Amino acid sequence: MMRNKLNKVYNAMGIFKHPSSPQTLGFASNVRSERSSIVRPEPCEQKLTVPNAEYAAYEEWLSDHPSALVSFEEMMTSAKGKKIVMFLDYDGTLSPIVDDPELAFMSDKMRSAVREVAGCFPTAIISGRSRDKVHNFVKLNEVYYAGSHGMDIMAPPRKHKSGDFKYQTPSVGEKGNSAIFQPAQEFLPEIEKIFDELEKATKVFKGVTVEDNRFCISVHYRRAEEKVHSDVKRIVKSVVDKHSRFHKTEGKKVWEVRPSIKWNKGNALEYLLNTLGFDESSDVLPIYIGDDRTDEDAFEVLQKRGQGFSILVSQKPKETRASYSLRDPSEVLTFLLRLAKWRQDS
Ligand SMILES: O=P(O)(O)OC[C@H]1O[C@H](O[C@H]2O[C@H](CO)[C@@H](O)[C@H](O)[C@H]2O)[C@H](O)[C@@H](O)[C@@H]1O
Repeated sequence: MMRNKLNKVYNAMGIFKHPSSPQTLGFASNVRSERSSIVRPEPCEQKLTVPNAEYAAYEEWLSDHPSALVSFEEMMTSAKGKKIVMFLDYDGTLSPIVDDPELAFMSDKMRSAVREVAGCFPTAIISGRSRDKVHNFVKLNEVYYAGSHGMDIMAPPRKHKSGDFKYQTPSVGEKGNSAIFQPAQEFLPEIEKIFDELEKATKVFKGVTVEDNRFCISVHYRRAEEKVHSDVKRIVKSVVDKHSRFHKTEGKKVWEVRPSIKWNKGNALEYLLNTLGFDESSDVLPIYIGDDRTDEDAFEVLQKRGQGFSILVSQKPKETRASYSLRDPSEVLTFLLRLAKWRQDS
């Protein structure tokens, strides 16, 4: 039974037989993978050796976080009659993780899949990047954007309910049909100072770059030699320690410096649902797809609301609040296309 289920998973991954013994699997990669040597399945060309134990652990994890491709029909059965709202993370979800953050482009196929989905359901992209930067990568006007981990949201104008959001300071967007919500505005001058300090303090490390994400800052060390990683951490800590209103969090080979306000991707998800008029709706079905620790805040919100589907993008077992999983952006693409087709056919 379990084996059949897994074979379905491996089929969806492009691996046609369940790997039951130490294997050489035939799939090739042209995409660097964050966590594993197992990468996006593509036509068989190159051989990769996959240790058995890794698969055993992944198999076990899959039984708790089943593939959203394998579970698609089941998920859609429970989505019938509900209003789907789609939330997507950017890096590692819509674009593969690459060495240079400036080159994390999204494929045209992915862009057109997101466009399709956005034509069917309200769709938002919630990213750690600045809102402008993620918009430049995605290049779609039909989706909502929440940059800086949700601290910079462009959304439909909000129906006010006084007191429900502490940081509510929306202003009308350029075209009057959208509102900008920036709960960390007051931190901007200090963020700019910290950015300069971080650039100065890390310039001794070859391969370390500091990225301006407007309301937060990323210090990337993916391209730095491993032996300096702990020094980078120490230096970032020493800078952040001087600014009591800020803290650092860890992402994928990145330290993120953020204002210490209670606002994260989970709050952004709720804010967007509310602005879309779904605050008290019992028939809304939010779907959130993300790959990183910061996405866990959004998964937690869905868990607490007891609504929607949370999907973690991961090639390895990982502790998560997400209910479902997808292995990589190529599976995210398949899922989005199936979702749009499901809506068009129904
Ligand atoms: O919330 P996200 O959209 O997932 O943003 C999180 C961080 O993503 C980017 O960094 C990550 O992706 C880069 C490109 O693939 C990679 O080089 C880096 O190592 C990853 O950490 C982005 O550059 C960061 O600013 C975001 O905070």
